Amino acid sequence: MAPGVPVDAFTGSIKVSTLGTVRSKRAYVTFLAGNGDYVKGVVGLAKGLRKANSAYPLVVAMLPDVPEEHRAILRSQGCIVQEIEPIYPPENEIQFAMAYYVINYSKLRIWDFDYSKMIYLDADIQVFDNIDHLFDMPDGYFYAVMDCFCEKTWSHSPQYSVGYCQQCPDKVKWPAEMGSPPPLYFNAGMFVFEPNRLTYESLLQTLRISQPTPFAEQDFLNVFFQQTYKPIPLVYNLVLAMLWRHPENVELEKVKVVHYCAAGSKPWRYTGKEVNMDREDIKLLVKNWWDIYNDESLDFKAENLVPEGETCSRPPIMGSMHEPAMSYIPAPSAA
Ligand SMILES: O=c1ccn([C@@H]2O[C@H](COP(=O)(O)OP(=O)(O)O[C@H]3O[C@H](CO)[C@H](O)[C@H](O)[C@H]3O)[C@@H](O)[C@H]2O)c(=O)[nH]1
Ligand SMILES: O[C@H]1[C@H](O)[C@@H](O)[C@H](O)[C@@H](O)[C@H]1O
Repeated sequence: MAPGVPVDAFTGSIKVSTLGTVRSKRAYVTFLAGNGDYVKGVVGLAKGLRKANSAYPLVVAMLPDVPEEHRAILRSQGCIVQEIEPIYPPENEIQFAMAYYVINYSKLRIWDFDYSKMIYLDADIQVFDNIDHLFDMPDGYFYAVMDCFCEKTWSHSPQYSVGYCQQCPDKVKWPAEMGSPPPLYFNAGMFVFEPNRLTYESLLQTLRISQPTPFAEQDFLNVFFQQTYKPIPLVYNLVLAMLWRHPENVELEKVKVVHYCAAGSKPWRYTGKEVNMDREDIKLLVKNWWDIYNDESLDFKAENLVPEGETCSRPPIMGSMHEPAMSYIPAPSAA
């Protein structure tokens, strides 16, 4: 077994030194704001990662407005809670696609986290299969899944007005008179990145002189990482609209990560009444999310903490771990 591996997310086993420190250079990270029900999304995600036998912990970057009660729930689910200060863009008259997107610029703080590589996942994402292998992709790139421009939320964009989508660039061609086609654009609900102080400072500095746009930090990150962006297959972030906009591109049984981002699809708010929400595939994906959320066998078990020096079973991928860098005191279980 490789040294320095912190968590077996399936059993909840953690390697703890006698000083109570856990070290890791790789982790999943999500973002949480406010006192609403997105906390359920994070709990679901933590359990989904455990079910998929992920070998890395889930860090929750959270704003100060998340109530203590929600923090306690997340700690009891084995999450590493890391508070961040909000980041706001320069003020302008822009209408965000959703008014609350303004808080999402705070996600930029995760570039300052003390890990060498992280996989970011929105709280409205569920992981149905192990994706730890994404940590092993070559360094130096920003990896994410290409978005789709066909929903009304994109009505502000030239792509939408032309009827062009990068998911099927030959169906409606980009008009020559509009110059070259726009650069590939990713959905920022899931991405693989390398935290780094210099990148972090550059992100903040660039933001200060940027104009906010409808998709907030998603648009911003697309511009910032344009040169280093590498698309990965859509199985790593199924934006639900793909099911009805580009069904020819989707093999649902192969999908590993589902992003419940279509209007009305958040499982904890699902009613089935909104457009497309009565589809059988959507009903099944919502049910699959609830099955994981309600599965008590996936709850974090603090008794599985194992002292340093003792072994716990780990997937072979952990053999590639480097020397640990991060220390934290594991939170007591609320159970
Ligand atoms: O009250 C809230 C609202 C949002 N979030 C966090 O912010 C994330 C993004 O919000 P949504 O999931 O509601 O947003 P969408 O999926 O519609 O948004 C897409 O566009 C956004 C633009 O800001 C982000 O880039 C986001 O990652 C991308 O998936 C959530 O998953 C959650 O992690 C909260 O914690 N509390
Ligand atoms: O990037 C966006 C975003 O995630 C929206 O919330 C979703 O409704 C759109 O389909 C997607 O293109």
